[in-house]
Amino acid sequence: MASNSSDGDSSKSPKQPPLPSPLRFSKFYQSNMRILITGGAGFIGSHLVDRLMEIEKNEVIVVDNYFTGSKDNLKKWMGHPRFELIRHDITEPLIIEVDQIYHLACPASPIFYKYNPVKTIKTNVIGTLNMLGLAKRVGARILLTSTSEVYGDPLEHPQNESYWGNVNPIGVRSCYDEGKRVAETLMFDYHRQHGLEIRVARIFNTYGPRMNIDDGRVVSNFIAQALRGEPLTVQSPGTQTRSFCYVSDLVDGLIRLMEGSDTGPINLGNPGEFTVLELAEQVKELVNPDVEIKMVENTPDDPRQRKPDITKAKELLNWEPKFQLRDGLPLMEEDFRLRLGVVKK
Ligand SMILES: O=c1ccn([C@@H]2O[C@H](COP(=O)(O)OP(=O)(O)O[C@H]3OC[C@@H](O)[C@H](O)[C@H]3O)[C@@H](O)[C@H]2O)c(=O)[nH]1
Repeated sequence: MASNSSDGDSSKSPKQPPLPSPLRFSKFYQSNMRILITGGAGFIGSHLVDRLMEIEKNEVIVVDNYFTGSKDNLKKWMGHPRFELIRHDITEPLIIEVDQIYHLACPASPIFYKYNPVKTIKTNVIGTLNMLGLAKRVGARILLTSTSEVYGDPLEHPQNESYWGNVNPIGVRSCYDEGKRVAETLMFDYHRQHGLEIRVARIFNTYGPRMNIDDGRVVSNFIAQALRGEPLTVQSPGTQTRSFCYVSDLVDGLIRLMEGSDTGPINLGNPGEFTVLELAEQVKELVNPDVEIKMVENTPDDPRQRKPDITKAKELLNWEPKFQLRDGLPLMEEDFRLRLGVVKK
């Protein structure tokens, strides 16, 4: 029987060096971890990019449609050989080879997610389906940044992950909170049905440098108003509470979740709880004691209380926030001063 191997007939051709085996070849190219971040030009996304780019084995690919994100947030990485930025809207499919997906893309500030609610829910549902399809195709691990808004206007306080929430399915916030709830469902269905490696984080209110000045969320509003000498707009009654997590703590939690072995959902937030009025008073004292605090009308379905139970994150990820509000606010003030061009007196 004729041999189909060329090795046997060395007399006819000079000896060739052996080709690398497919295994060795792929190992060589997989020495880098290729990480996709949807929404990577946004506030949290760009801080995550910074942290992941610090690790030399990582290649980072950002996709963003720039609805609320900005190239400016990523300017230090432009042209870096391990970094790529793609203008893409995740409601359209994306074909790309990656090992991990951090799926953050979605406007997160109520004024922005309510601006085009149909688009917001498409981003959460179709966008998440597209990312899950991609993860399935290439065998990537995928992390969804869900939200404390899945608890709605919570009747349990503080909120732990086993609480199912109190959400209005037809309200003005539903495009976001119901959208994220469906996104979580899709993540777990792909996990159960197709064995996908999933991670789900429920992010509580987050603040820090690089938030859009006109983002509309409470910390950025109050700091910008105080710097401009405008009244701080407390939406009534002002006794509603939130728990504010500094962005670097949050990013640390996201990476621990991705690298750990638990699917989640896991709350990531700072359990320090403040009324909105208390926050206004802290910002006033820190930034500009001369500004007044003005009570304004609230928006429908505003949650009356919110505070994460982070027992699970502590136990499973060995994570807890390091920055208290009094430590983080001055760092955000400094960044806003620079961007607004307001010098400290
Ligand atoms: O100028 C303002 C803005 C907001 N607020 C109040 O501050 C509280 C927080 O409002 P924000 O708009 O900052 O954020 P919310 O807590 O409503 O939603 C956020 O929840 C968690 C994340 O998933 C999202 O970032 C976002 O949906 C609300 O009670 C709101 O009424 C003010 O009093 N004044």
